[in-house]
Amino acid sequence: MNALTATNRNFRYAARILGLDSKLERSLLIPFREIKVECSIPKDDGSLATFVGFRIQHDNARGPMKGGIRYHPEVDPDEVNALAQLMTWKTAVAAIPYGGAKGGIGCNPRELSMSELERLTRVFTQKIHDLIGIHRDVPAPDMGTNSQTMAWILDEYSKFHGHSPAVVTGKPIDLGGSLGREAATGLGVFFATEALLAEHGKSISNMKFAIQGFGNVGSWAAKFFHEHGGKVVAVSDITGGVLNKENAADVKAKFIIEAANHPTDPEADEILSKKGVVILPDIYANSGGVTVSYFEWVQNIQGFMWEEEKVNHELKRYMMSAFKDIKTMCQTHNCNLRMGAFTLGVNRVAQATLLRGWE
Ligand SMILES: NC(=O)C1=CN([C@@H]2O[C@H](COP(=O)(O)OP(=O)(O)OC[C@H]3O[C@@H](n4cnc5c(N)ncnc54)[C@H](OP(=O)(O)O)[C@@H]3O)[C@@H](O)[C@H]2O)C=CC1
Ligand SMILES: O=C(O)CCC(=O)C(=O)O
Repeated sequence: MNALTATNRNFRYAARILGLDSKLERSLLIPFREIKVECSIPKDDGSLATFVGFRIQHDNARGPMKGGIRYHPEVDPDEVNALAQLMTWKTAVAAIPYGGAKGGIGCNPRELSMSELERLTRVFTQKIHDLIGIHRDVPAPDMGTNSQTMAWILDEYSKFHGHSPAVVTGKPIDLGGSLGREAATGLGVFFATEALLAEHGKSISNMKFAIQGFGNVGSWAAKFFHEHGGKVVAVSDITGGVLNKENAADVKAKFIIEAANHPTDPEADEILSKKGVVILPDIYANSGGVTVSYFEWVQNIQGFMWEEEKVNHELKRYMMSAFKDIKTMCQTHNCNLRMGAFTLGVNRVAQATLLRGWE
């Protein structure tokens, strides 16, 4: 099932639980704006290379649209659309004043030099600069992009609009980035896992962790689990799993923490749920990244930098509060954690939309 079909299915299920009006349901599902741009750059050898870039702005009822930009060979409009929609529900679950968006360029960043990546990022920014902005749509890093990518976007955007550090988050500290943003998604995953395990009378200490994906999110999460007594028994990256052969067959997860976006197909979701596996959904589990992005944006607007301790303290507070709100929805609607998170997010966006009206 493709990512968009799966995400729409989860949304519709939540809308049904909430008893949303079918017209409102349709309005919430259709993206606010879909942008597709051609990005041609000269390669280092002088030849021409053309890529397709997307920015899908899903919803802005609760505030400026927010979400990462990914560079990956499999980026396609349906996937970006699904990820943009997930951002709308995620920012609502996290109770931060944003809507949702996501972007991407279909490319393999491993096959491009630094100067080619810079040219590609600048061309993409030239094509979308009028449609993003501090109070409109604020990009951030995602798979295949990082703080350097954000620095190039900031620089290119500022040529058109004047110095604008708050136009992106996840940027280098020297350009107004927030202390703690680099580690934030992994730290949020850690806090989310701690909250879930506590519910089940367990703790991180001595628990075994298998981590799929070992980039920004996976590596920071592994570090925090390890530092708190967790045993990281397996990690995997694009080249496959690193483990020894002896223990591979023994990995039997009782809890799945969705640190990535949309990592579980709805059919797999059902099978795992029937087996009694508890799944902590992406729109909550990895919301630490966008939450600290929000803190970064606030600091840029305030022109005042927070200590890292304050960033991490506030992150923990937001993660704990969202977990409590999700559990309340689970109890109210007698549903699992994914539907608890979806109903929480969708309901907050629906209320904001109704309050704003359509005139
Ligand atoms: N960065 C952030 O703040 C946030 C990220 N996320 C989500 O978390 C996930 C990871 O993002 P992030 O850590 O930033 O990305 P990175 O690019 O830093 O890391 C991605 C990791 O996934 C591996 N990988 C990529 N493609 C494949 C594949 N086809 N099969 C197996 N492994 C693969 C990469 O391997 P290799 O190292 O070999 O390239 C790398 O280990 C994404 O779903 C993203 O949307 C969610 C919230 C915030
Ligand atoms: O930090 C952000 O603004 C967005 C992070 C993101 O893309 C995500 O949560 O999936």
